[in-house]
Amino acid sequence: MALRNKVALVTGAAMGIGRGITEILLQHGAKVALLDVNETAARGLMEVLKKQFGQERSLFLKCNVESEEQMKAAFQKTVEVFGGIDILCNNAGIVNESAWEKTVSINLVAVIRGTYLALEHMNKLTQGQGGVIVNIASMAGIGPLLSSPVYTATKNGVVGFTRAMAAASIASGYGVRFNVLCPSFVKTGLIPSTSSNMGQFSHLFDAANQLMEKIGILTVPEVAECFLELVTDETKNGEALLVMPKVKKYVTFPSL
Ligand SMILES: NC(=O)c1ccc[n+]([C@@H]2O[C@H](COP(=O)([O-])OP(=O)(O)OC[C@H]3O[C@@H](n4cnc5c(N)ncnc54)[C@H](O)[C@@H]3O)[C@@H](O)[C@H]2O)c1
Ligand SMILES: CCCCC/C=C\C=C\[C@H](O)C/C=C\C/C=C\CCCC(=O)O
Repeated sequence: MALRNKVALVTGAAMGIGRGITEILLQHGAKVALLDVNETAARGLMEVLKKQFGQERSLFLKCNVESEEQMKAAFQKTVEVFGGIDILCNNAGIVNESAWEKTVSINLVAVIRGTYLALEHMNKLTQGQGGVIVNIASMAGIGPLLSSPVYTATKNGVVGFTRAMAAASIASGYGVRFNVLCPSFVKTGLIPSTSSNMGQFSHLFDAANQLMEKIGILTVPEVAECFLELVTDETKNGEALLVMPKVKKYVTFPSL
């Protein structure tokens, strides 16, 4: 899929991996709607993006992905301004074992909601033009992160949901591809934020830290390149791409 003038919507776009994904989409000619709850960070980023890529190529929409109303309004506004949605990246996520219901709400419920909203616009069976949805899970969607069982559960949920949606899309003829990206630890603000959020698993901080030192830490651009592959390579559908330092691997699951 060529990205020139394609319309993308990215959640959690103001910082970290979402920012990197937004930048790589713009670099390849797409128009991007940036959804984020952090207005200050997003406004700062928008100044940079408008200077670098032009006034008309990006749009910030303040949106808490936990709110169905705000999500619906943001998707609608994107369609009004840019004329449709071709690419969705459900990226917004947190790690907070103390506020575990909020973790489920942002990391899993909002991914499902975002996917269904995008499908309303993309589904070829209902006059859509097709498209591609890439969900950002984690290596924790495949193997357990011992300090964060609920985070692990949400990311396993995102992997399963994405793969099932891909199968449903193929069987139904939606014309929409679904892939999931599973990065190991990435250098963003998320990692330091977790130390105060581990709740009853705080005693496992050192073990998690050791795991991170053993595996190593990815940069945001490395993750963004993998996202780009899942969007542009039209042969990729129902794939889970695991990315670790010096490793990029399409995950194979048991065939039943
Ligand atoms: N950093 C890592 O090590 C790592 C590894 C694998 C996967 N991930 C996943 O990548 C995604 C992005 O993580 P990151 O490391 O860039 O985090 P980050 O904290 O750097 O950025 C997250 C962004 O999401 C936004 N956000 C948070 N809650 C939101 C909400 N309710 N509504 C809208 N926006 C919201 C934040 O404001 C922020 O801009 C997450 O889903 C995370 O689980 C991160
Ligand atoms: C400073 C302590 C580290 C805190 C880490 C917090 C958040 C990390 C989120 C990432 O999404 C996690 C990414 C990779 C690790 C996940 C699983 C490891 C599985 C290991 C195994 O299979 O044995």
